[in-house]
Amino acid sequence: MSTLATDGRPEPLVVRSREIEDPGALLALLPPTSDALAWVHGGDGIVGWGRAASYSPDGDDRFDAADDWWAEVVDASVVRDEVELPGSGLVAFGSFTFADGPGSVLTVPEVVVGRRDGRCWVTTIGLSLGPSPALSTSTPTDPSGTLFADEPGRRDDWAATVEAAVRRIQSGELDKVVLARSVDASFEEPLDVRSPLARLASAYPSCWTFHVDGFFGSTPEMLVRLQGGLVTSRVLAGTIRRTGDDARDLSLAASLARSSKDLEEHEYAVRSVADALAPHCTGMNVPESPFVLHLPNVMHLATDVTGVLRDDAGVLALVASLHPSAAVGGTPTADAVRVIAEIEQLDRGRYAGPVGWIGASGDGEWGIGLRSAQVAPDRRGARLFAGCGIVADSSPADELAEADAKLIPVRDALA
Ligand SMILES: C=C(O[C@@H]1C=C(C(=O)O)C=C[C@H]1O)C(=O)O
Repeated sequence: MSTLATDGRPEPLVVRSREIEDPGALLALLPPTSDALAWVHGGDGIVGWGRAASYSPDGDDRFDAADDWWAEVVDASVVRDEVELPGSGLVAFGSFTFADGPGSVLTVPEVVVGRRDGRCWVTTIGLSLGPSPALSTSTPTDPSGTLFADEPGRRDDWAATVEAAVRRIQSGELDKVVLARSVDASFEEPLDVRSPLARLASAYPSCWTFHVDGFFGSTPEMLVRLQGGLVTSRVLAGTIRRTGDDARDLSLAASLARSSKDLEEHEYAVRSVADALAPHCTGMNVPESPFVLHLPNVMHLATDVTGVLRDDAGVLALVASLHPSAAVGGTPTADAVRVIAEIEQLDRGRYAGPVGWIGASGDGEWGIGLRSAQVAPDRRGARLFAGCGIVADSSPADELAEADAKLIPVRDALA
């Protein structure tokens, strides 16, 4: 099938989805090529490869530009979808940068394989109706000789940056800012990203394991899902590290749910999401108190916000309204984004930006790109990211330890 990359007017695409026998683990179907795409959650989801079309918007209108491009692709396509499940038919995978610079991408693959609730399908996308692809599985090569560069000097610098942020918050300049740090990994051989993906999906089945253009991870946070008019967002903010002792973790979970620092931080994040969704929704449900989400490395305060779409917004329009939520930016948003740019000393790239997929109807799922890393173009290195919400009584040492805990999933997957 021919590969066509367009950064202008989309070419007409011919799309066909048909049901298939269960092909086994979706991630195992990915070829060892850098165009592998993944979005999986507890065994369900979609994987893809090849590039039928792609688009790389930048600037602060990157979401709107992507939405317009997608509308043109959909308009120009002929779709025969015999499956009609979320993720079947024409889809694009995408990853957006946190800030306005370059690096955002939407890719329409040539082949998509999906599973949902026991039903499986394959979608082919191209300039003409091609033959159905032969699906085969292969075992990825594990990373070798991984080294992590996490120098004490850089850790101290980050703790000093947290301290500076606390002072600015205490002076009344803003309420909350999320500060991130990075750790670089290097490998003896070019990384086969399918290996960390498989490890992440198996260790964190309740998270969304993703890969788009070298950006991969397993995020617990759903920025927004739009499905058949129902809007859902899972907001996380307020974190405690797990100790490995279940009884102790349970009592820590109880203290997390009572901690005024964490509840305050959480409230900011829930408010920012509810306010951003309100203009698009009726019948919104914003629970008054959070639940505790247990992950193998950390526990989070979590709130699921839901609503019914009342306008014709597609999921990318909702993403545009939501990003950056206070879970990854801060409060007030504009002040937090300015303070991040001033003091963080880090190019976040796609970290903490929206990552996910959109379908022809405008439905889709976009997580926040957390617990993640960006692989270098030569695949001999990767940059891991983690951040923490800083409020007036944050302690730099605790935040450093929290960021370390948030680095564990990708660190383990690459070791
Ligand atoms: C910023 C990250 O996580 C975010 C910050 C959290 C917090 O400060 O408690 C919790 C979950 C996420 O919303 C990250 O994982 O890098």
